[in-house]
Formats: sequence, C-alpha cells, structure tokens
Amino acid sequence: MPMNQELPPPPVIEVIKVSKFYPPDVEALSDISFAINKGEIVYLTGMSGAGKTTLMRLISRMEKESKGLLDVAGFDLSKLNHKNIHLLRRKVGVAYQDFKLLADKSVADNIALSMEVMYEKKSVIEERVRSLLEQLNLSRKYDMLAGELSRGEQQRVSIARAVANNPEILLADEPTGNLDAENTARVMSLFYQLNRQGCTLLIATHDKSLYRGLGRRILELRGGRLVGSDTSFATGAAPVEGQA
Ligand SMILES: Nc1ncnc2c1ncn2[C@@H]1O[C@H](COP(=O)(O)OP(=O)(O)OP(=O)(O)O)[C@@H](O)[C@H]1O
Repeated sequence: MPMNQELPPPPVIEVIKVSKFYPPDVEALSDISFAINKGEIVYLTGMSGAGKTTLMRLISRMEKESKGLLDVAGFDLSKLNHKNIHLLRRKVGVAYQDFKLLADKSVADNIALSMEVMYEKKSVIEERVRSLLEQLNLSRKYDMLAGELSRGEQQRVSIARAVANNPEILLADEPTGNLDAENTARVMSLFYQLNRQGCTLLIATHDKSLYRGLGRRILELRGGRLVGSDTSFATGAAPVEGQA
C-alpha cells in the first residue's frame, strides 16, 4: 500500500467469534462474526427464537457474551463495567423489543430523561421531544402516562427515546412489530433521516417487507448461527427508502 494512502476507518460494530449459552444447555448464539461500518444500514433477520434479541442484547451490553469479542463504538465491551457503561450508552441508542418505558412517567418525561443525562438545556430537550412526537404521530400524547398508551404507541415512544440523543449507532429490535403501515412508514422514515445524518443502523426484524428490494445488507440468523450474511434482497418492488 502506498505510504500516503489512508487506512479505512475501523468498523463501528465488530463481533468476533461470539457465543452465548444459557443454563442448563441453551446455545442461543454460536460462533458469530461480522463487522458493520459507519453509516451502514444492516437488517438482522431470522425466525422466532433464532437469536436476534440475544445478539442485540450483547451488542448493547445488556448482557455479557459467553465467548468471543465485541467492539462497539470504539469500546471493547469486555472492559466496560457499571462505572463506565454510560460512555457506551451516550453513543448507542437502543429501542428494545419490550420497550422498557417508565410506566408512571409521562411520554415527554420518558424521552426527556434520556437527554438529561447528556446535560442538554431544557429548551433544547423540549423542542426535540415535540419534534420527535410530531414525526411519530404522537403529539397529542405528550402529557399522558406511558403506562396508559397502546402497545403501538409505547413502541413509538421507546423509539423516540432511543433516537433523542442523535446516537452514533441505533440498535432497534423489532421496531415495527406493533405498528400499522402508516406508523411503520413514519418510523422507517425517521431511521433513514438519522442514517443520512451519519447514524449507523442495526435493525432486527422478521418482517421482510421492511428491507425487501432495498439492496441493503442482511444478516440472517438460523438456530443461533449466522447464515447468508451479506446477502441483499434486490428482488420485488423497490419501495422508496425513507418516504412515509
Ligand atoms: N434468559 C434466557 N434463558 C434461557 N434461554 C434464553 C434466554 N434468552 C433467550 N433464550 C433462548 O435463546 C434462544 C434465542 O432467543 P432470542 O430471544 O434471542 O430469539 P429471537 O430471534 O429474538 O426471537 P423472537 O423473534 O421471537 O424475538 C431461544 O431459544 C430462547 O429460548
């Protein structure tokens, strides 16, 4: 390589020979390896029980791997502990499959809380919360308690919370599982908007219509193993990416 040629930037997510076991004998993930570069949109697919949520939980450091190495947003996850995990949380937004909202707090507070840890000004936080709620068709729910929302509404609030800080990486686990077509389009539009601003997206879904025809990278899990990585679904009618 010529001396003045720059090295490519390192991947923002690197998973090397990762396995996850649950007692007594469940091998939820087996010897998984892949890398995702900055700015990519990657879909993680596979049938129910294939290991999608487990992999997302390892990448977001909700759980620890049994074997292997994970490097996310420049952090070697094996070196993170309760004292420095917040450094990862600032860079990685997570929309959980089970939402993890504070049921007795308002919609606005649930979203704002994730921004307050970044020491944003109150006015900045309020503007961002209102804008996200409008984009996700939830403006009228601003003051409602999260526990009083429908599942589809809760899902969109959890997505608003995950993206509120403009994360470098967004991990979204079945982000449209409870949504109708219109709200699915709104969520995907928000995701693509973030991606245009540089955010790397990893989206776990078993809904092929989310990625069919887009030519994006697909990572497919089957029985805890990665199969058919880097396949792109170039067939079918191509939806216009990011348009609601
Ligand atoms: N805490 C746990 N203890 C024991 N087994 C677990 C645990 N969490 C997950 N598993 C098992 O690991 C496997 C993968 O589960 P996982 O939730 O990752 O699948 P998934 O692909 O996300 O499924 P779905 O699409 O239904 O959400 C399953 O067999 C599941 O029963």
